[in-house]
Amino acid sequence: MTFDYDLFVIGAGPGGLAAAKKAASYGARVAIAEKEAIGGTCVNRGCVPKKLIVQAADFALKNQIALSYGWSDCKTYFDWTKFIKSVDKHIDSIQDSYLKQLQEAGIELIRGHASFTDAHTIDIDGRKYTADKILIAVGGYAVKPKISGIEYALTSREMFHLPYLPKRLVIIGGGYIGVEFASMMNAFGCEVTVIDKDETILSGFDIDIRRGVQQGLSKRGIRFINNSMVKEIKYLEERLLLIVGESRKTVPADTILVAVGRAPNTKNLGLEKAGVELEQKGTIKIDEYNRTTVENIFAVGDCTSSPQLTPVAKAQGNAFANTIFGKKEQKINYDEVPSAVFSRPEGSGVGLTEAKAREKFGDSVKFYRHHFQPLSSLTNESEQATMKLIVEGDSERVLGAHMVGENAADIIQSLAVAIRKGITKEDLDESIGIHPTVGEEFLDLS
Ligand SMILES: Cc1cc2nc3c(=O)[nH]c(=O)nc-3n(C[C@H](O)[C@H](O)[C@H](O)COP(=O)(O)OP(=O)(O)OC[C@H]3O[C@@H](n4cnc5c(N)ncnc54)[C@H](O)[C@@H]3O)c2cc1C
Ligand SMILES: NC(=O)c1ccc[n+]([C@@H]2O[C@H](COP(=O)([O-])OP(=O)(O)OC[C@H]3O[C@@H](n4cnc5c(N)ncnc54)[C@H](O)[C@@H]3O)[C@@H](O)[C@H]2O)c1
Repeated sequence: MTFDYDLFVIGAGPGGLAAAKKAASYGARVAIAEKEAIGGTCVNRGCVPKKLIVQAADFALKNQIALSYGWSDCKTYFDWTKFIKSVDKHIDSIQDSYLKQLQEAGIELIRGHASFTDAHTIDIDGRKYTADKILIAVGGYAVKPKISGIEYALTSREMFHLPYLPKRLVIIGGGYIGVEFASMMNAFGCEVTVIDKDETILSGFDIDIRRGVQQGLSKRGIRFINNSMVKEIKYLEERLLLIVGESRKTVPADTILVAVGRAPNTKNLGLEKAGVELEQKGTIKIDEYNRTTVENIFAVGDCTSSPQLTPVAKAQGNAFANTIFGKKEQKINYDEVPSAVFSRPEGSGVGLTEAKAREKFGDSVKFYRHHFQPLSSLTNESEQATMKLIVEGDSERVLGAHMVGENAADIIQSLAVAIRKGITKEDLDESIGIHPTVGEEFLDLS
């Protein structure tokens, strides 16, 4: 049987784009469908605009301590609307460069909502396209808890297009998104409250990172209501009121962000027509090569149960294309996936947390931890940094590294490669650092 394409990709986010480009580089005839903006969540309403807002907020934070560095006090004004226009312009330029890359690679971009008609056929607005292999890379969407009044709450998607800066922001969920927005909006002068169902924010990170980030943000004036769930949201006398916990404590807000996790975009895809099976949470069931329950259909990124991170989606897209079109079998090792929360203070980690290491290796696990004040600050109020190394056995093989503090993401990124290669604590001790930096502290933990 002949097909229109060798590969049809649904979704032009990081996972779909990586797979399409890699497959085309092996000579495959590729089409990619996108119903919204090219670049997906990451470029349009995730990592990219988020990191730019983090940087804008950093000016505000640096300005607060500039006096102690000899700068004179001068009036500053932040124009949110002007800034968001610059962000949108930057995103447009990324989209243009992606379009150019697709053109140069000979990949056909088809705009519209794609759904399966059968295992080899995709329908977009009534037009049918056939392909030998199909890759599902449709990403996910923000989940909203089913409580009365939740329609008043925004998701991260709308936060990037706020027409104003909120005065009183309440965030439901203290995960990556909640914590990053709490940090950025607080720096811009908003009064921020975070409500999380757990005892400490940032579930999944090492406990010292969770505590360190929460303490750092609390010092900045962010209020945390932990071990709590919002029961109801009301609109009363031109303001919003959140009813929290069994005690039905009320928390006022003018803007509410809900960030309690993301679910896969697997509805309205016609997956049942192709025979693709889902897991309980609606994620697509895949094997270690990202193959679904149907031989010629694959899935990558946030629509699967893998870590919801751009580099993971990209790695899966590349590995899929290498295996299927490059004839180079490639599986992903998910053991040492680094990640970071871009709050101030920044938190990051790679490998096992202390708790996970103890679960796996019991009493042979040890940790080294150092809390210190980095040289980069002259003020007493400055944040402390924390570094933590989890090691195992007599060889002290490094199982995990975790950090809170300036450049935590970049420092952990560099260590991630070494940890993946199986380094020991002694290897770190024997390495020579760069002075004066924060990163050198990882080479001198006792
Ligand atoms: C606020 C926020 C901040 C984030 N920050 C970071 C960060 O700092 N670092 C990090 O690593 N990760 C971050 N992430 C996560 C990251 O954005 C995702 O993990 C990544 O985008 C997943 O890539 P993907 O290709 O699987 O899906 P997506 O990027 O979601 O792309 C899927 C694409 O498929 C399209 N699509 C869906 N259904 C169809 C259909 N039926 N037909 C046609 N097209 C369709 C969608 O329109 C979308 O463009 C963040 C996420 C959010 C929400
Ligand atoms: N820097 C990054 O890499 C980055 C940034 C943003 C998003 N992301 C990705 O996007 C995903 C989604 O982010 P997210 O922040 O929405 O989810 P998350 O899973 O990171 O955090 C959800 C938080 O909400 C809390 N929660 C759940 N239900 C609740 C409820 N009803 N009331 C109060 N709290 C509740 C949880 O305890 C948890 O702390 C992340 O898992 C991450 O993979 C990554």
